[in-house]
This record gives sequence, structure tokens and C-alpha cells, in this order.
Amino acid sequence: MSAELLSVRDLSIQFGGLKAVDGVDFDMNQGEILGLLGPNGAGKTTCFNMISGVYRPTRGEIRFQGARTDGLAPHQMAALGIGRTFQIVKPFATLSVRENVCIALGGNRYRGNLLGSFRFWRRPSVLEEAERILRDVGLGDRMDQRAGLLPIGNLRKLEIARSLALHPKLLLLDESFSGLRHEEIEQIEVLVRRIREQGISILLIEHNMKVAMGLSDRIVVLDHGRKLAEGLPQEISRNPEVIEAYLGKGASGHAA
Ligand SMILES: Nc1ncnc2c1ncn2[C@@H]1O[C@H](COP(=O)(O)OP(=O)(O)OP(=O)(O)O)[C@@H](O)[C@H]1O
Repeated sequence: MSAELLSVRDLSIQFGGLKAVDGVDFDMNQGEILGLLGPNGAGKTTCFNMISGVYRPTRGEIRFQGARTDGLAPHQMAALGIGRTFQIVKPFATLSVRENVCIALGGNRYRGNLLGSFRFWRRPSVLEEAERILRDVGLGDRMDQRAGLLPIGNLRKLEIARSLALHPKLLLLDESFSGLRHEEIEQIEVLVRRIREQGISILLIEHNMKVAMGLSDRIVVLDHGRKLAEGLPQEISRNPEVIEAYLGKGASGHAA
């Protein structure tokens, strides 16, 4: 097996009386695509929020490339190489697709410094890099379009482009396929595989089972904040506890 990239131990967070994530353990290897699955409210996005620094765990530890990262701020996680997309895509709607990626390329350097930010965007090297990333994700013909006018499929590609701008080693994809048509799903599947071929590891949350099973090397299933199962896609799709968690008690024989 290749080198360990991410290690999560006893990961837990409580909101008031609710144990949203409770004692979750999993590891991810370099170059792996790991699917994080589970029914609504299972704690998947909350795990992403802890791994990317949005929430500080109540208990447990997160190690990225061997070093403790739990409790670091999102910009520190991003600087270490953890990128993410969000379930609800919110680009700078009045700016162009290209400008949205230029902003991402600036990272935190120009936070609150509008003039510095504008100068940064105008650098030929920045524009070239933004255009390269946009061609890579399949938005080469949409660079001048206002981001707010993009249909959902292209918005999801823009969201991935913005996360790639920070040169992540690990990319967290939160429902990047949701609400898409069949051909858009296929395009993003190809894109995710290409991203992995570039050496970027991927942790993905996905409700579309066909997509999750097809893309993931391994799968971790959460239910009510706890890890319910872990294994290869074919093992997970046959696991009775997983089927029951998705389809309810009494479900028999059907893949989740
Ligand atoms: N900031 C918060 N404050 C209070 N409760 C929260 C907060 N964030 C998440 N929760 C709760 O934690 C639980 C897990 O939510 P989470 O969004 O992680 O689930 P999920 O598995 O991503 O679900 P979905 O597939 O519906 O997106 C839910 O009961 C949710 O309401």
C-alpha cells in the first residue's frame, strides 16, 4: 500500500446534546479515492468541516501527512494542502469565471486588500494559470461568462477549479455530482479520475451510489455520527447493515 496521507482517530463533535460525529476512525492512503457515505444527517459534511478546519473536534485527532492538524484554521489546512468544495456552490456571481479562479489563486494573501488583489489578477502568469485550470476542468469556453449565470453542471466544475487553484494534495468533494444530468455526471467522473492521476487524493461525499461505487477505491459508511462499515465498494453494497441504514429495517437483498 502507498504512504498514509490522512488519519482520523476517535473523531467526535457534539452540538449541544447532539453527537453529530462520534468516535470515527479511518485512514486514507496517498493517491486513493475514498468515498464517505451515509444517509442524510449521518455526519459526513461535519467530518469534512473538521478535516478542513471549519469546526474544531470536541474529541479525537486528525493527522495529515503525519502531523496533527485538528484545531488548525481553514486557511492553515489549505496551506498544508487540504482543499475542498461545498455542497452549495457560491461563486462571486458578478465576476467572470476566470476572475473567480484568479481570486482562488490569490488565496489568503489579499484578504481585505482590494488593490493588491486586482494587481495580482492582472499578472500574466496568474491569468495563464487560471486559464490552464479552467481548460483542465472543461470550462475553457466559459472563461468570460459571469459566474452567476452558469448552469449547475458548470458551477460544480468552477467549484472544483477554485479548489484546484490552491494546489491541494487532498481534495474533499462534497456532493459534486448532485443535481446533475447524466452527461454532466460522466464529465465530472472523468475529471475526478484525471485529478487523481495528477497525484491528488480524493475524499468524496456522494449520495449517487452508482457514482460513489464506481469512483471509490474504498468506502467508509457513517450512520447517526458513527462508523457503520468500511470496505471495498462491492463489500459495502452487499453489507446488510448498510442496506438497512439506507432503506430502513426489513430491507432485503437490494444494493443501497
Ligand atoms: N453547526 C451545527 N449546529 C448544530 N447541529 C449541526 C451543525 N452542523 C451539523 N449539525 C447536525 O449534525 C448532524 C450531521 O449533519 P451533517 O450535515 O454532517 O450530515 P450529512 O451526513 O452531511 O447529511 P446530508 O447528507 O444530509 O448532507 C445533523 O443532525 C445536523 O443537523
